[in-house]
Amino acid sequence: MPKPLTFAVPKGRILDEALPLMARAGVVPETEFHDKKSRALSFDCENSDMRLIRVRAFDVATFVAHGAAQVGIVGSDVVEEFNYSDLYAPVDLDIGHCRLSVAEPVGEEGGALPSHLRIASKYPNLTRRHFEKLGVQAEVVKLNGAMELAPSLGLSSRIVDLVSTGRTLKENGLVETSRILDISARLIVNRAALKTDERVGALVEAFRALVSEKAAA
Ligand SMILES: Nc1ncnc2c1ncn2[C@@H]1O[C@H](COP(=O)(O)OP(=O)(O)OP(=O)(O)O)[C@@H](O)[C@H]1O
Ligand SMILES: O=P(O)(O)OC[C@H]1O[C@H](OP(=O)(O)OP(=O)(O)O)[C@H](O)[C@@H]1O
Repeated sequence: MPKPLTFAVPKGRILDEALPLMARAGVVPETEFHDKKSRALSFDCENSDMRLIRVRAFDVATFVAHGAAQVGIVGSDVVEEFNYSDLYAPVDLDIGHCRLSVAEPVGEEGGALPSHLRIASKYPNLTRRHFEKLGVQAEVVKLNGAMELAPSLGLSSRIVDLVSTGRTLKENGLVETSRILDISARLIVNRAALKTDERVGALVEAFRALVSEKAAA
């Protein structure tokens, strides 16, 4: 018996959109996966030698890059932030759309860029890379959520965060001033596993076919 294939998925919002797609690719977790009270993190899949692990979004990329999981689903924001050489993102799943943007307090936008800025973000690498291109040295204060509080409390002058409807920015007195990256969820695989395990290639083809079907419909 080959070792079960491990498929990593994020806990939160991408999952709702990903599950129907996964089901059409034959990846269906056991019913306990849907039990909100369950504390299990690893789940068998119906009719297959696959298991699903449910981890934080950033950790999906880490598990797959290190080969601890062979396959995963994660936002392209996470793929770009880490830029792991052992991680390959062959399929854009056309779900989980949002953008990574710079935001500033309303009324303070539009001034000339200084040579140094303090910015709160969950994405230190993407933030530094973006501001480097503008000739600005970005000092990033790493936060894991509620970034929107940072400017009003004097922690940073701007934030770099995910924006979807724009409601969170608006309700916290911020305005989007530039867009760094358009984001969607990707199927990701470990490069070595893709070369050595034909089940990984078969999954890539299954998801690719589903996405092209949807695009043609
Ligand atoms: N409005 C949005 N806000 C945040 N993320 C979004 C939004 N729309 C889509 N996404 C995508 O969802 C991903 C977050 O996924 P998800 O919420 O499933 O992860 P999580 O494990 O709950 O995250 P966390 O580690 O922050 O708790 C982001 O990386 C991004 O690609
Ligand atoms: O433009 P909007 O539609 O308002 O969405 C953007 C918000 O959603 C995300 O947070 P999330 O809800 O994932 O919570 P988090 O702070 O725990 O990351 C993101 O960090 C923003 O705060």
